[in-house]
Amino acid sequence: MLDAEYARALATFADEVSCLRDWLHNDALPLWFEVGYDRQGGGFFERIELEGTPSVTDNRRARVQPRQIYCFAAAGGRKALVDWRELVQLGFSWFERVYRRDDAFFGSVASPSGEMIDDSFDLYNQAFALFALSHLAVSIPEQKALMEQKARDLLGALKTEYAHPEAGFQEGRPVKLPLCSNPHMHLFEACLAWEASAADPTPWTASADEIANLAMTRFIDRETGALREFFDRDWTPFPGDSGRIVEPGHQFEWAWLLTRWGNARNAPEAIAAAKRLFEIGVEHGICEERQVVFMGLFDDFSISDHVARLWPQTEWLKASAALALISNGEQRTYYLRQAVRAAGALRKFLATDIAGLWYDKLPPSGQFVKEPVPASSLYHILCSIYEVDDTLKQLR
Ligand SMILES: O=P(O)(O)OC[C@H]1O[C@@H](O)[C@@H](O)[C@@H](O)[C@@H]1O
Repeated sequence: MLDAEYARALATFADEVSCLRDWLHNDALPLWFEVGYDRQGGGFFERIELEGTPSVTDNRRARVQPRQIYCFAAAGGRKALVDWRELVQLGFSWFERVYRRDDAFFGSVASPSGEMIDDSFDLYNQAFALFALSHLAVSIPEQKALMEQKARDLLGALKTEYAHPEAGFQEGRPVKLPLCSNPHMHLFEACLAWEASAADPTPWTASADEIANLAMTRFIDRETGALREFFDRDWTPFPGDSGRIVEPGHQFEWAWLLTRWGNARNAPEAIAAAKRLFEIGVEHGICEERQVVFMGLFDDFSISDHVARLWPQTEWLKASAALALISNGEQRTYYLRQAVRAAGALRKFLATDIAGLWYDKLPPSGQFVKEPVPASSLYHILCSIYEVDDTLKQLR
């Protein structure tokens, strides 16, 4: 009986994966390759209009450039694109030229013509620079040593100038509050990517371990198992409502990362924490009516924000797949069914008139907001599709 149920869940999962992969390779990547890069002035566009033309007047956030570099490098590495090398190299030169400050760090926002208009330090943007460097190193082997050196220099500078006395990193100098879990999540992701590819993985392993432990001892509430967003200077929850915010999308995203880390380190406490985060996401973070993950909860699991954005659906999908892979029996069937639900939620957002684009926000009304399509989500979508594609190969 169980075998039959498992076989059914696996077959449905396989259908979802193939549908998402086709969308990515046949619709999204060709469109974003063609329209998503500013071939005259340089740099990736921040958004594309729902009609399929670039939204040329948007300012460009630093996080978007490395995210797009990752997407085209990862897709190129899988042979889903032909002329991707030139694009990622152009994109990376533009990113370095425009956002690199006089010190080791990257600034935050540039104008469409490539002048930095906000050069402030944001830990989040350094995390994405490290992440893109790791994918450039893997996909362009002749540049690997150079990329590794750049990444080590950036990590070194972060440790020298922004290390928190207990663990993790500050948000600014002088100390800026609240401290945040979110940039640590992306640093964790970058450290795991480097750990897998660096000639010398030592500093990346050490930083990944530090962040995983910080998450399990400070970001996650001991009583409820929920992961918070904002903290005081000693990593206790930030006073007031902001210290009570728990994002379902981040419960899933951390569940995905802690599962990978816990599996690699043989750390059952990390897997248990990941399963609890996942459970919170599923039990409290999914809207019954819309069948999508919404944005916000408080720490008593009451809802703080009903709007559903696209990206938490991809995190639900990634966490389901990662947990399916490390589970057996009924549990594996359960996580595969969750993956199927998550894929269905994601596909709702992809049902635009022009295939290859997406809607970003689904309010409680159930009608998508019609607005230009944020490039920043491609990283979430592509990563989730490659994760489930790899999971399927391993399960078969
Ligand atoms: O808001 P954009 O830039 O689309 O990013 C989407 C989201 O990515 C997630 O991984 C988190 O870091 C969120 O805090 C962030 O909002």
